[in-house]
Amino acid sequence: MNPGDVLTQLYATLEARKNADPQGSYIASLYAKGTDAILKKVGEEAAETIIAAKNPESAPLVYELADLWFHSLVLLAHKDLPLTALTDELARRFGQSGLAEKAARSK
Ligand SMILES: N=c1c2ncn([C@@H]3O[C@H](COP(=O)(O)OP(=O)(O)OP(=O)(O)O)[C@@H](O)[C@H]3O)c2ncn1[C@@H]1O[C@H](COP(=O)(O)O)[C@@H](O)[C@H]1O
Repeated sequence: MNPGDVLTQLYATLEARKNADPQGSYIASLYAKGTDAILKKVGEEAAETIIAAKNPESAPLVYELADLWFHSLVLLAHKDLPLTALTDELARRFGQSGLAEKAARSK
């Protein structure tokens, strides 16, 4: 499946789960718990990604990165931001020098 299609389809599911029963959906249960619970999952998955990256096998890293991306997208959706808020920001950076971006942030 095309990477863009995967993200678009997953994000449509994340939006649809805003009207779902928390008893029947992990995503809806996270929304119901609120922002702090989602932030906790993002933090946990980031830590698990760091640990997995130290493993010589690639599968654990891919698995944990998928969890991290998933929970980051849950956060974006919970904040009522469209997926394009994220992709537009990444696209804006195309063609820019990474060092120039770094310098602009330190002002
Ligand atoms: N891509 C995912 C996805 N990736 C990870 N996860 C869940 O994220 C959680 C990861 O947390 P952990 O690794 O800490 O595992 P855990 O111990 O079960 O988590 P906790 O209960 O402790 O929070 C697991 O429960 C995973 O099932 C996901 N849950 C859902 N999706 C997608 O969302 C769709 C709809 O999900 P639901 O609405 O929740 O059924 C699914 O069909 C998938 O396409």
